[in-house]
Amino acid sequence: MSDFDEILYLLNKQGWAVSDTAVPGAWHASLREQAQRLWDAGEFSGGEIGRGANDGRQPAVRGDAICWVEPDSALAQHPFFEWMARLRQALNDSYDMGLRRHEFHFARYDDGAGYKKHVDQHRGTNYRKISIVFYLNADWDTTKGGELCLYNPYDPDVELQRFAPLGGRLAVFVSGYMPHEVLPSRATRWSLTGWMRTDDLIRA
Ligand SMILES: O=C(O)CCC(=O)C(=O)O
Ligand SMILES: [Fe+2]
Repeated sequence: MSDFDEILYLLNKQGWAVSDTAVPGAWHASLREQAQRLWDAGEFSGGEIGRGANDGRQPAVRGDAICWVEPDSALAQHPFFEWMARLRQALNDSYDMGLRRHEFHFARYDDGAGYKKHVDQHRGTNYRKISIVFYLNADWDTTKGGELCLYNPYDPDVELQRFAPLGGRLAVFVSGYMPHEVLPSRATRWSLTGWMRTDDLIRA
């Protein structure tokens, strides 16, 4: 059994996996500290959607602020990213996915913010293959909304399941396949969100 067997099995079977135990240690706490530090330093900016002329920043659609993890930063040495590299290798070994790199940003949803239903591949591109969300909210109050809501890929009006953004919880899903949404959050909601890609570019 590798650390990743359950994730690999569920991804193949249903297109998504959510685990509270897959990511070891208390990494969500140290990553949250890093996110807070970057927020305090003014390093976050508004999240954008899509790539087209009418896309860009639309807070009513996507309400988070984000801060990319720079590949050459000290932060990129956090063991979470080495663990991600091993998950990426396991996906390639099992499913021959040709994943070449991953990119991650911190996301902070302010009180009232959410992200309307979407899939994670931009129109006309399909480099983002696997989406990852690692939640950084210790002691999350589940009455505050902010759930990740997954929908049926064949009938996106049908909700499959929703998940509170509990610290240490990992959500993994097939980027171009799973419709999903962040329900409006009534508390500040922190996460580390990323994609595994089949190209060499970042942030395209
Ligand atoms: O934070 C989440 O639960 C999902 C975020 C998301 O869908 C995205 O950033 O594309
Ligand atoms: Fe998304």
